[in-house]
Amino acid sequence: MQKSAGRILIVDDDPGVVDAAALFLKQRFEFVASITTPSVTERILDTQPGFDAVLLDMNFSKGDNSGQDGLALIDRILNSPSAPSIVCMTAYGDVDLAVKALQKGAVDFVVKPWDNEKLAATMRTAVRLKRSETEADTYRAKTRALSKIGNPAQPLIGNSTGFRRVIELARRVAQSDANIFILGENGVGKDLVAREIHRLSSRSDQPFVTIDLGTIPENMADSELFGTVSGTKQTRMGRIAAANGGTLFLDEIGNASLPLQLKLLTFLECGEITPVGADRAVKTDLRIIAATNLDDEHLHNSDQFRTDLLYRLNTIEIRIPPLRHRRDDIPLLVDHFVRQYAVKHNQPIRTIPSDVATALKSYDWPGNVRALSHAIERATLLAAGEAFSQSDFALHSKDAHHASSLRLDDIEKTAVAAAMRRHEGNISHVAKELGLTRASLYRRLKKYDL
Ligand SMILES: Nc1ncnc2c1ncn2[C@@H]1O[C@H](COP(=O)(O)OP(=O)(O)OP(=O)(O)O)[C@@H](O)[C@H]1O
Repeated sequence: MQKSAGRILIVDDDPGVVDAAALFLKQRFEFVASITTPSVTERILDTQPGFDAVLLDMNFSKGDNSGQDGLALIDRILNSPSAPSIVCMTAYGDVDLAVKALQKGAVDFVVKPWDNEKLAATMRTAVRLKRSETEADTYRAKTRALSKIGNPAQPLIGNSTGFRRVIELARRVAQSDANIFILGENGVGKDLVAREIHRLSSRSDQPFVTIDLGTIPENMADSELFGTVSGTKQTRMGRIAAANGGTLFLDEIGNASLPLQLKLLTFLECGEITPVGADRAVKTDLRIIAATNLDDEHLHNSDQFRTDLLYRLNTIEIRIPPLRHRRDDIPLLVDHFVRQYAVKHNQPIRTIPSDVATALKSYDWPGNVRALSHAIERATLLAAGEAFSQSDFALHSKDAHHASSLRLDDIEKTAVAAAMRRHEGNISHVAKELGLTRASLYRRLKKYDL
């Protein structure tokens, strides 16, 4: 068998694992080296440059399964100017660690015990990424890696007639390529339903890319959407190109300015993008899902929203009812969030006495499922006994709710402002430190006028 191009370094403190991986990879790649002392990895990479990819185990200290050693090593390896691509090895089921490694900059992961052919294919891609190193390739490889994990943490909860209708429609249209328009108040689950449609579509192994149109600054819209090129080199990949082959989710489309609406309309009509600085248009192949919280009155007001754009987007319309119109979902959602936050915050799973259940079910939930989820997280942290009490939720006391959200707002504003100062306004660094997406950081900067 002809060997593939590529120089690979295997790093694992377990000699058995190293031997097995090295034995196999040596038959497939032109050069394979291995070490069982992870602490010397950087020295090896400095003194023997030219490695294309590192296959890195994530847990080095005996008895430690947190992966902290591996995550720290990823940072250090990627700091070097000619850093190789990193593929990490995680234990079966350790989805969180794989996600963290990808967020740190690993390009893919393999699960131990691995399938040899899949390992070879993964390492070939890692080598190719190091050698081509275009942002688009790296992005797409990561999205594919993440999509292998699926979306286990985000089940769609609800059994009311209204919600079942939504899910049935979403499932029915998922396989088609029709444009879909999702309508509903804030927090009803539009993003979740859009992801479910993508997951069930034939594009599920391709990227799902969100553009939050409410947060793109006007002067950056072109490069953010279409990318920029300088000469023959791509200097920034646009979001539309990043989604190519997959699904583009145009979130908060009702907040797009009229000039931005026109740009989107032109793109939707011809299916092509011309990056800033380019002299030729590039064809795209995408499924479009758009969402808005605007009501019909605003949406059909042509001073606010272009009618021609609306007709382009709403081939299929999915309306998600507010939670107060599908109260039967509330007990199921409560049960789900109580368990989820108990695990997250290391708390007991508290029971819900019937008076509390009734109060939660009859509350109107103006912020819908998101507000219900936040209320339960707060109650999980505040509750003292083995059962929740009504006072843990402060439902009908508008003042109490207002006061606590004001306090939370203060804390959030201070944290964002401090991080902006620390990173001298570098959005990517601030978003990373605060664990936010760039879009949610922009939203907060706007909200707090920072
Ligand atoms: N049916 C559901 N089952 C489980 N979780 C849900 C459901 N609906 C919404 N959620 C959760 O509620 C939160 C808000 O949902 P999502 O972001 O999808 O709403 P949205 O309508 O897109 O909100 P916005 O308009 O503010 O962007 C998320 O954390 C989501 O996981």
